[in-house]
Amino acid sequence: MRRAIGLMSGTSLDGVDVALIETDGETVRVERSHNGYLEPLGPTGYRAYSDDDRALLRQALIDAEAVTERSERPGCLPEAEDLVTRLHAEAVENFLAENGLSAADIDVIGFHGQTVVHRPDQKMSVQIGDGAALSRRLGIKVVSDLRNADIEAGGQGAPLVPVFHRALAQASGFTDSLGILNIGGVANATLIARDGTILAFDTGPGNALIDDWMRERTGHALDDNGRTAARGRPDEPLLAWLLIHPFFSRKPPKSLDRNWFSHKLAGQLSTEDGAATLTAFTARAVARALDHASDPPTRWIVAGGGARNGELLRQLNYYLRAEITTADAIGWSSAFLEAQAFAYLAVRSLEGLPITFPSTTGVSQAITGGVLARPEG
Ligand SMILES: Nc1ncnc2c1ncn2[C@@H]1O[C@H](COP(=O)(O)OP(=O)(O)OP(=O)(O)O)[C@@H](O)[C@H]1O
Ligand SMILES: CC(=O)N[C@H]1[C@@H]2OC[C@@H](O2)[C@@H](O)[C@@H]1O[C@H](C)C(=O)O
Repeated sequence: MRRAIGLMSGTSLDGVDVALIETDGETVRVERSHNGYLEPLGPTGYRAYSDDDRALLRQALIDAEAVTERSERPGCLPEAEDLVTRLHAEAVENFLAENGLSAADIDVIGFHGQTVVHRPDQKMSVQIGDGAALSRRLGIKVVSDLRNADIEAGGQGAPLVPVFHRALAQASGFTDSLGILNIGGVANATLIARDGTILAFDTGPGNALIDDWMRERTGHALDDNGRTAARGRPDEPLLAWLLIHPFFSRKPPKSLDRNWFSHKLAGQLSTEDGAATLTAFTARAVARALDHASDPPTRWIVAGGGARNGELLRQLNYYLRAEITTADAIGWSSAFLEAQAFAYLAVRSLEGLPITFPSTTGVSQAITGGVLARPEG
């Protein structure tokens, strides 16, 4: 078993998630308490972005639209990349100190970086953050750039977490058909059939449009527990029109860039009705995932920040017509599942094990990925 730290900065631009797990790259070490409840896999940490950090990252997403070759760093991207590397380094340093650990206790770090470009059709996905610099500063091996090998081989480069979802489902003893839904800025689902086969894809927008709508209309960063959406009514004709987008009928695997849909689509609606419409858009887009399921899940586990949006969960419950539990409710971590996944992926990368599969990214054959940096260079 290796001890690995995973680092994730997602499309919501809220901060850096840190998680430690123990794994050999196949199985994940889990502990059960006396009542069978799964214990947390390992300690976790979080480093929130300040408003200034977030403003720079938002600008980076805009400046990155000019990127035509993946090594290019136009506009504020060099500054944003330095920031991402520095804040991840600080996040790990704080995490180690808080948990009485030193660099020598950690075998590897899985460093996702910050996605600024994701255009699989142009064979390009760019995560900013310098793995080599992070490794030198921390004195720990770092695996980064985990999407590119898949993209180069013709895959979507996303989602990457399904192989971890399956390992966790196995460790937890699930045998029935299962859906695992991660609702971050974008939402992605992993469908695990009873025979163990997985199908994974981005379902559509997650929280990003709701956040953007709330920020523009109210100045708040999010719709806390979906309270605003719960007071509004979805605009059904607008919803029907949004769901006609070819992304939803396209056969998976498929992945989505954060900017493919905009909150401005709800432009003229009241704050409440707009929030209700965008929340329903996320839920109904997830329900479309069932069109692609050979063995529809009897149970869904919902993770990511969206698991804290009660109105979204209520709508999912209605549209998915299956048992819905939050990750936290079964001893998984809603907030740190992705960071844990990147720890797992880093160990798989070190071991040369595949991280993406035809049924998760559309790549022609299962392949490994990631770029390894060592402290000594
Ligand atoms: N109390 C809450 N009520 C409603 N929504 C919430 C709450 N807490 C968090 N969220 C939503 O969750 C989002 C953060 O989710 P998460 O951290 O899973 O995203 P991410 O990892 O950045 O995204 P991605 O998975 O797309 O990379 C917030 O931006 C917000 O929309
Ligand atoms: C390109 C990119 O960063 N995609 C993210 C994003 O956020 C959620 C969804 O879209 C997913 O495809 C992916 O992240 C997770 C961690 C993944 O690759 O599994």
